[in-house]
Amino acid sequence: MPRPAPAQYLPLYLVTDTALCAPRAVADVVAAAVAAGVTCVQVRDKHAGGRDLVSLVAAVARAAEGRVPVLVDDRVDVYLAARELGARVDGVHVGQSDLPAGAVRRIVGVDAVVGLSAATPGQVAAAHALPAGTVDYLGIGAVHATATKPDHPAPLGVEGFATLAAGADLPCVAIGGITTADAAALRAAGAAGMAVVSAICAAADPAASTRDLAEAWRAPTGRRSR
Ligand SMILES: Cc1ncc(COP(=O)(O)OP(=O)(O)O)c(N)n1
Ligand SMILES: Cc1nc(C(=O)O)sc1CCOP(=O)(O)O
Ligand SMILES: [Mg+2]
Repeated sequence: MPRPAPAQYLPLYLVTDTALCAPRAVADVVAAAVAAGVTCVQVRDKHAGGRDLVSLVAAVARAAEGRVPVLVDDRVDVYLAARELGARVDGVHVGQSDLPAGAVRRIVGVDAVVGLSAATPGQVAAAHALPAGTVDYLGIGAVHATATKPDHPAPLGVEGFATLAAGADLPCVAIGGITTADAAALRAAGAAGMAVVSAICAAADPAASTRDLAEAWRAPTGRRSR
């Protein structure tokens, strides 16, 4: 199946965190969030071993029921293994210290989604220098400081995000401390979407938080994102 258009899946992008979901199962949080309006799910667990991560990805894919793309953070091998086991997984998100995006594209093939993190003008320029179709979208952050990723890049603020997004030909999803309060400014800054972890995973009611985020994102602004 050809890969989906970023405009469809970037608007409200959930990145999972197993510890923040606990004591709930990640798959249960994902099921609630998908039903309430997230447009993409990335499975991110820095503590799981390969075998457990494949199981987690398969459980999340079952919970997503093919309604939104399911991506794997960092682990191209886990993406391949999950697919080999029949899980409906759609791609990977890699960062600047993960496998190079060009190699990732060659490994996963043309039908997979490949997302890449960028936090500086140089990283955005390097993404543009890749052959067309290597990367589908950029994850730009950290917009705000966040305890979810203690090693996050220096906070950009919405203004810094806007500067990077303005220089990017690829669609950009904002990440790092994002809440409903950021939605309008991020849309005005040219974001194609917002990626959240704690705003949904740590919420007392993940479905309600998802609905609030989706509503905030849809609220009209003066500018349309790509
Ligand atoms: C959508 C999105 N954007 C950025 C990141 C960060 O990826 P990375 O820089 O590889 O850092 P880790 O998430 O691996 O700690 C992301 N995961 N998703
Ligand atoms: C996974 C991730 N990447 C970031 C980056 O800046 O690249 S910040 C981040 C964590 C975002 O979590 P929360 O929504 O809870 O702040
Ligand atoms: Mg990474």
